[in-house]
Amino acid sequence: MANSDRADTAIAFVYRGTFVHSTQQTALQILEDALLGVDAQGKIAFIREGKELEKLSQTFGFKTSDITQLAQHEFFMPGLVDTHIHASQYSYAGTALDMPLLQWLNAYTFPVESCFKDLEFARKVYTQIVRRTLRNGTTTACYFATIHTEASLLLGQIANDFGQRALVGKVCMDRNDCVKHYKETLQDSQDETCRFIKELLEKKYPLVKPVVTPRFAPSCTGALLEQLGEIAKNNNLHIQSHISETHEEVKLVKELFPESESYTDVYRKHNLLTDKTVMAHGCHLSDEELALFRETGASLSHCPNSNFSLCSGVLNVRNVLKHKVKLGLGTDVAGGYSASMLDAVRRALDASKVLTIQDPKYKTLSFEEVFRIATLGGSQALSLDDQTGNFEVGKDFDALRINVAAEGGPIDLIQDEEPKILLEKFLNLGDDRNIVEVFVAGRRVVPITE
Ligand SMILES: Nc1nc2[nH]cnc2c(=O)[nH]1
Ligand SMILES: [Zn+2]
Repeated sequence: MANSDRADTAIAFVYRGTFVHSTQQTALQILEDALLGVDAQGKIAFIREGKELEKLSQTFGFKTSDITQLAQHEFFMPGLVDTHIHASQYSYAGTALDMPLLQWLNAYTFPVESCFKDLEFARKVYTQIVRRTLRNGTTTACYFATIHTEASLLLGQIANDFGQRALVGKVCMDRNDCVKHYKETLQDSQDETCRFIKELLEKKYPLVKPVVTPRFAPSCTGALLEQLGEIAKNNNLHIQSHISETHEEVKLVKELFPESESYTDVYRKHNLLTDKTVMAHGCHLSDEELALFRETGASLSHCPNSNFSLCSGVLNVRNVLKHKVKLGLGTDVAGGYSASMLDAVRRALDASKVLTIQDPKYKTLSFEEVFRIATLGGSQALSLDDQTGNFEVGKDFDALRINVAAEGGPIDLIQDEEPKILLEKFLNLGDDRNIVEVFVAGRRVVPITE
């Protein structure tokens, strides 16, 4: 037995078949006829070759008859990590995509988000988004809620109840000239953020944590940004916001924060760039700003559907990777119209192809690279890669059981295909009908029972 195996706890279940995942070294590692055991704590106890069955069953004390064998056209992949999604915008997903960002926020977003004062409305929307994302394979979601503390706590409770791993942010904003009733005072924003953090942590949900969430620099005064930087530091918390999504927004930030050298500098000055920070978009960041991300360990969430839908820009992912900035994928519902991370994968490939069309020397991202960004990359972007992101021994078992030939599904398999082709077909053509089981920390959360 290798040192990396963990024989100290009882095995809850074992699967045998094909496993695909990413590692630091390779974007796509394929393990055929592998055995993966999950312990009673939901952690991966071993992942070994099928031929080691006898030895493994003795070491770990499980019966070989208890193993579940995957079919030929099935495989396991790590759960998808949505590094940026507005749970509160799900009610109008698929509509309202006819304006640029700043007008879109005023016309659609702020009026809808202000409705989350109503807890019953919040319960309805939040239950639907958690169910929908889980069924589509999002095992980890980094959520924006709204400015309302009670509704934001409810989102945390719903994620916990359905078994999704989640970072939940009560939105902070003390500046809003257009929809005047949808903002907080500086004092309220600070007090309610502290209350939100305290009450969410007191619930002791194993997989749900608070994230400090200034909406974006134009919605916040410098004083609020400073307070939020303090709060995050004092409680060692995650931070999320938006950055450099559109040219118009970058110009506005220059006007609002004339003393800062760049948009990134605004967040850095207020201690909001840390190795637990994830910033959405970053389409128009300079190389100097990317260097600041790299230095501080802050990450980016690439949200291509949103960037196309609101005509915001096209992120140069190669340049982000060249700067060694951590990068995940996000749906950015409802700027992005789809809550499915499979859509985010496809739009990321399209965005990369747009750059190649503009400059044929631009090296298009491969599906393997985007697969890594959607799984391991996302877990790194959220600084959760010690717990999730791939099938390393000791990590939680966050996984999707994929049946490429699912009855009534969207994919026709004409012949037997190798695992790499099965993954490529699933990423490009698959949907929730192909995701037959979803596990988070070893618990089966899809099919949803009830
Ligand atoms: N896409 C998007 N960008 C933002 N910037 C500030 N708020 C938002 C939001 O809700 N969606
Ligand atoms: Zn967003």
